[in-house]
Amino acid sequence: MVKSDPDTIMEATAAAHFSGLHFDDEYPVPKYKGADKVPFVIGVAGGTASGKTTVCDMIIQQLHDHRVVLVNQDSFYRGLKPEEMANVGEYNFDHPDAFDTEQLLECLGSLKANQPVQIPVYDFKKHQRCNDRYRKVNASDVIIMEGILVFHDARVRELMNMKIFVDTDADVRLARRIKRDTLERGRDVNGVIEQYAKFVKPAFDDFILPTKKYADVILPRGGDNHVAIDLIVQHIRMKLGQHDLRKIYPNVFVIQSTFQIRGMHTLIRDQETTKHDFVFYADRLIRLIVEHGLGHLPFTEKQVITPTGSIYVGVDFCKQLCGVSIIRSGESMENALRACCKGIKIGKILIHREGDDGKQLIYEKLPINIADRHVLLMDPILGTGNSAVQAIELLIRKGVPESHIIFLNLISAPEGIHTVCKRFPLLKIVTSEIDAGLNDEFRVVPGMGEFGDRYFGTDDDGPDQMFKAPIEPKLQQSIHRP
Ligand SMILES: Nc1ncnc2c1ncn2[C@@H]1O[C@H](COP(=O)(O)OP(=O)(O)O)[C@@H](O)[C@H]1O
Ligand SMILES: Nc1ccn([C@@H]2O[C@H](COP(=O)(O)O)[C@@H](O)[C@H]2O)c(=O)n1
Ligand SMILES: [Mg+2]
Repeated sequence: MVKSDPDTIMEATAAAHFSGLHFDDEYPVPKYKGADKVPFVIGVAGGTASGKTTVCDMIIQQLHDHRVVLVNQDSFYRGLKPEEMANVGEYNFDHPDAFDTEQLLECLGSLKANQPVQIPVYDFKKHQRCNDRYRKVNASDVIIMEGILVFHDARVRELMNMKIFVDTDADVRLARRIKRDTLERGRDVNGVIEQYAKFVKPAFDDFILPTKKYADVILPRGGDNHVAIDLIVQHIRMKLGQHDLRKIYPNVFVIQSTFQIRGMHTLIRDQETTKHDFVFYADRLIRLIVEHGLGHLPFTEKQVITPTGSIYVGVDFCKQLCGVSIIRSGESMENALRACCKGIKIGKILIHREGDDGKQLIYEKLPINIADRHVLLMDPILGTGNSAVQAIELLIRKGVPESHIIFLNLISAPEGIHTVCKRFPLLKIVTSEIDAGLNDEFRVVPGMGEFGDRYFGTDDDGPDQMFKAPIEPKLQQSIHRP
């Protein structure tokens, strides 16, 4: 089993391809509204080193938080037998028979039927599958299947809803292949060139190029073709009926996704993550969101003289500012705000959940002159949007202009964004990821569970919880210490 401690995950996200795959641990498949619809399968073919994997990573990154998995045809390479291994220079890895297409078909069929699958892990250096190592791939809305020969077998093609052929010049591909195979696949330059002339190029002409005719989209220049990739992403979104909420509501700002940010999200969403790591990575993400939120405040130009005697034309921070946290999860964001804005005043609002959906405002303590300030409203999770609406209405009643409110959160459900943005089109929402939706219990999915419980350590069912006060200590502290 592969180690999945936080450091390993963060290291892996620094460079790894974005596969959406899990190693072989048993994870429950998340259930969300609409999870039963048939997945949309995209095939991506093209010659070696044309940029297939790169293009898939770009598509996944642009689709952002939608449910997408990548399956590589490489995973289905057959392991070499000892006699083939002894003469590996004579083995044709570019012939269709080099792959176990029956196994690939079985996996793709299962994914299409919304069943999770175990996919082999292949080692290009050893020309073998890694024994006992599988990656679990959960069924998803979008399945991307990429590889040199994914259009070769008619049965595989028929499972695809959209076919893309990455068309990159042969000389560019050869140059990239030499570089990649010597750096990443343990080959030497002569070996790569020999293999290319003997097997790779002829197989391209005989088996790969003839499949270009099956493509719905021919993508010249691979990952450099930003316009075409953007069009493909828009098309997938349209097919899925998933609209980019940032385009519908220009007041929604999602911080730029990077592998570091995805890595932090992976950790805080993982139910196995310890409280200590949860707090550490949640704090890192919160800090980024707060910094981003501050970037939306108005500024005035300011010129200063630098130690070299030159003029630097800069800006001055907005001074009329305060924070308001929605108790109790929102309190987890206060430290980050204090660390960024020295001496900032922070108010609190407590909203009580009544049943599943109803909300009632039961406590407020707001900074003086709040009507004259810009307000950073803080709550890590935007779910139904009902608490947010209560809090925002209170701020507006207190005289804060709607356009002076910036609502900061870690994850937002589309339902919450619709509710808040329709009602308050002038405020801004700054978030780090938009999730799939709400489940039947109005919880965000995939989500990260009860943020407050995980952050403040009150999700432990241990013996000390038996004596829990009616209002938890942290909450009491909040009420008495505004
Ligand atoms: N547009 C590009 N510009 C520069 N290098 C690229 C580009 N696209 C891919 N590469 C590099 O070329 C190599 C092959 O790309 P990859 O996406 O792995 O191709 P494929 O999956 O088609 O074999 C990789 O090392 C990758 O980093
Ligand atoms: N043991 C192996 C297996 C495959 N190859 C080469 O990989 C190419 C396919 O991967 P791309 O990422 O380039 O699409 C294919 O051209 C095989 O020649 C290998 O060298 N060794
Ligand atoms: Mg590849």
